[in-house]
Amino acid sequence: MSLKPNISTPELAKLINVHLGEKYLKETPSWKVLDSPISGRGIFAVRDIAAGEVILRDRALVVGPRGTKESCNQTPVACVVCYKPLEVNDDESQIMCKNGCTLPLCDSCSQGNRHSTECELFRRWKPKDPKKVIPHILRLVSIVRCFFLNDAQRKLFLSLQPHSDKYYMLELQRAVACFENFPKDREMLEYFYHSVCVFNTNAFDGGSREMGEEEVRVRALFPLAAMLNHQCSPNADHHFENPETIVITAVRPIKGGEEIVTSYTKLLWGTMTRRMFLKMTKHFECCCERCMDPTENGTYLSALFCRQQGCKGIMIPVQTKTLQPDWRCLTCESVFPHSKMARYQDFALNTINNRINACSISDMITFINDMCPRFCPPSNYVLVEAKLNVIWRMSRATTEVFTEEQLKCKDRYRAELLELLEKLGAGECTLKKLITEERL
Ligand SMILES: C[S@@+](CC[C@H](N)C(=O)[O-])C[C@H]1O[C@@H](n2cnc3c(N)ncnc32)[C@H](O)[C@@H]1O
Repeated sequence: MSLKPNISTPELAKLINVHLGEKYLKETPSWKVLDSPISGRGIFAVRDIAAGEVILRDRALVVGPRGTKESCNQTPVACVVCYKPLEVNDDESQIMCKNGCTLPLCDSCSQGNRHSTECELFRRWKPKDPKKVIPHILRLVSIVRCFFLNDAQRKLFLSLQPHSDKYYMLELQRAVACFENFPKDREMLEYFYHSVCVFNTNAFDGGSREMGEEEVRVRALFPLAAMLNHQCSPNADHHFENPETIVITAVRPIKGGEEIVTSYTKLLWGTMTRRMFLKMTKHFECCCERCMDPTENGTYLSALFCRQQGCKGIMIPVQTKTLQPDWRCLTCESVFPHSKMARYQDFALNTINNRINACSISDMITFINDMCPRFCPPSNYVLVEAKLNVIWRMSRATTEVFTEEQLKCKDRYRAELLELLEKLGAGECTLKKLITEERL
């Protein structure tokens, strides 16, 4: 089967409907897959949709562990079949499949047959380190699963957009290097590489607590949700209902005929960071309204202090269409090149992030209130994210007792964040719900 099937948009829409089946396809859906003026195919409202309304639910075509180093260190290692968190001690082989494929598996899934085909394959390929859970191998699980799709599923899978990239090849090579007998078959390797490209272009990373107390993060391909194009001020948002189901909800009223769009980046990132991320990971330069407004709807999320001696003004990017704009001070009008401001932004980012990872909550509050204003404007997104981190940690702390002053700070940070989201027109987005319900 060709890896580049020429499929029309109506034909793809039919395949998606079959994939959704009765359970996920409502009798009169509020959406339709059509060609998009933004890019390729997109999803469009066929009637007015109210803010907060569930637009669609999609089921995963392929799902697997995230398999990033960070996901292995920070979140619980989960069973690769049912995604139940597994208790890991120093001896990782305790949570591995007893048949020796080295994938983490819970007791009940090791009895079932959902794992048997991939288990046999991984055993045949012979992992070089049979005692450790290797992130590169975990990340390969979803790619291998693409190989076992039936004909109809494979047709749908191959109609998803793949961006190629030398780093995607590297991702595959790293995984291959973890085995002694990985097949050299060219056709199979091409299919795997194509699968990596499809995954990196379309997959959603998400977490779900359904299976246990701790959040387990997976990455999954949802063929319908994969049709959603990006805008930095989106009209829809997503959350995982469970590791195999995604829900798309309207964050503000959507008119019939309007394209339904989500954001592929964090909402609170500054323009330079969002545009760079989209270019590097999704291979396009975003030119949406928010990206073209140097004040970012008056939020000044990118703002940095002026580098001119004696000036206390703030600088924002001057040009909007380039990834490396000059910056101008709003007070003294000095202009500095992108390279200088990018170094400054990196300094602020590293200084604040190093603290986030190392400080107690109370030290973090002192740092945000007393130190940060000396080198970072309060509107800058790095400082905004630090405040979000404090709210998140305070709402999760079960044993720590906070002073009146600290609780007031949390309330103030929360109010500031909600005001920001309001300015960005973020509506009833997941982040707003998390901030107000404090379930971050
Ligand atoms: C998940 S797909 C979205 C569906 C895609 N339009 C299709 O036809 O399959 C993601 C890709 O769509 C394109 N895309 C999405 N939003 C875009 C935007 N705002 N501007 C330009 N391209 C965009 C990019 O190529 C991106 O990598």
